[in-house]
Order: sequence, then structure tokens, then C-alpha cells
Amino acid sequence: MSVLDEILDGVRADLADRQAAMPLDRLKEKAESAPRPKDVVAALRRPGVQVVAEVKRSSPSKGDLAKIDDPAALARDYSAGGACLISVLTEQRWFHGSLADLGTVRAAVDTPLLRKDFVVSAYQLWEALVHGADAVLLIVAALEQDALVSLVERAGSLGLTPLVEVHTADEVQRALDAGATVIGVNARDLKTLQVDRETFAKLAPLIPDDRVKIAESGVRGPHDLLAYAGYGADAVLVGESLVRGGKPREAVADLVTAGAHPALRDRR
Ligand SMILES: O=P(O)(O)OC[C@@H](O)[C@@H](O)c1c[nH]c2ccccc12
Repeated sequence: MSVLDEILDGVRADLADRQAAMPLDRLKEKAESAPRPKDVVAALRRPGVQVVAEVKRSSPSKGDLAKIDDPAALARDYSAGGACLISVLTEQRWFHGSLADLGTVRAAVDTPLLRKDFVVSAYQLWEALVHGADAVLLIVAALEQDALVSLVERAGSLGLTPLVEVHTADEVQRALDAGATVIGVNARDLKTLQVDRETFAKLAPLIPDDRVKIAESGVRGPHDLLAYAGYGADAVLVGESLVRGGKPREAVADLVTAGAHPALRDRR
């Protein structure tokens, strides 16, 4: 069984517990008082290369990355550093995230938020709304095509922006077939956990320029942002190097400065 399959088993078990505690009808009622999601596509399409900063405690490949006692303070640093979108991992077993983290971050910043999880059911979209997300990750490798199509549509109809994650040429085609506007190429293979930064270079040409292209994983600093920019990234998604360095605001600001270089601002 691949790591992804193991993660998905845990996600389904935890989801069943939450569904038992809160039926969908009650969750939907709560969603009625949630604020309207923000326009994430507009934020990502600003000139230059945008930075998506991730609240990431732990990962299956590296174990504990950082002791994040105060996700609100971290998010405020990301926001002050100029992140256009903050990704909050909510998967519990492998990434030690939670929906509580998402809610805490929502209360702390106005920056748009991405719920980063292994979404397999529309129930998780409603949860994302209730906890203040503006966007949700949908991983192509984790979904059958009909489920992907229906989750892309459902997310959109709730006002949430789906960020559709791919790792192979085949998955790019599936994302496009599903009507994805925002496509993330993950340099980390979720089946083997290996990072290969060339993946973005290989797949980006397959994605039409009217879609938003995000390079995910393996960004150690401005040089990696610039490399991804050279292959056409509109944004980079960064976790580990921000939580590990001890200076998250400065680390985001350095990336934002690199992404705002005039040569990158005038590309589109
Ligand atoms: O920590 P990194 O290498 O900067 O990577 C961040 C992000 O891309 C990674 O956390 C990620 C990408 N896709 C995911 C899907 C699920 C969980 C996590 C991820």
C-alpha cells in the first residue's frame, strides 16, 4: 500500500467520526453564517510570482518540522511578509494539523486561506467553509475522475476556489478535463514522497496559460522561486523552509521580493 493510500484510509476513518458527531444538515446550517470566500484567483494572478505560505507542523517524509505553538502568530508573520494565500494543513495523523488550526488562523488574518487536506467528500468542503477557508486542495491522485469533477463543481458552487494538484502528465489532463482553473504541480510524489523539482518544468508546458500554475514543494529560498518562475510558475507553495528557519516573516518577504522582480512582473 502506498503512503497516499495509508493517508487516505486514515482520512476516511477520521471523516466518519466527524460525520457521526455532526450530521451534514447541521454543518450546512453553520455554514450559513460563514463569511463569503474571498477571490483567490485574483490574489494569485497579481503581477509577479506570488507566495503561498503553509502552516505545516509535520510531514510523512520528514516527521516533525517545527513546534508551532501559535499558528495565529505564524500566520500573521506570513501575512506581514506578503503571502497572497496561506495554506493550513488540516490532516491530523501524518501532518498533525486540524480544523481548529484553520479556524485559529482565520481569526488572526484577512489573507485568503487554503484548506490543505485529502478531500474525498463534499462534507469536507462544508467544513472548509465553516472554518473560514477560501480555497480547498483537491489531489487528482486521491480521486476517481467522476469524484474529482463533482468536487471541483461543488467547491465552485460554494464559492471555494479548488486548487487541483497534479504530479504526472496524465493527471494534468484529468485536471484540465475537470475544468480546473488553478493547478498545482507537486514536486513531491505522494506515493514515494520523493521531491523532484524537474517535475514542474516537465508539466508546466502542458498547462494552458489561462490557468494559474502553482509550483508546490521543495522551495528552499529565492533561487528555487526564480527557477520555478523561469518555467512559468505564477506562484510557489512553501512549507518546510518557512517553518524551519525560525524567521518566517523575513523568509516570506525574501521570496516575495524575488517574485516581484520587474522581469517577472511584466511577464503576462
Ligand atoms: O514543505 P514543502 O516542501 O515546502 O512543501 C509544501 C507543500 O507543497 C506540501 O506540504 C504539499 C503539497 N501537496 C500536499 C498535499 C498534502 C499535504 C502536503 C502537501
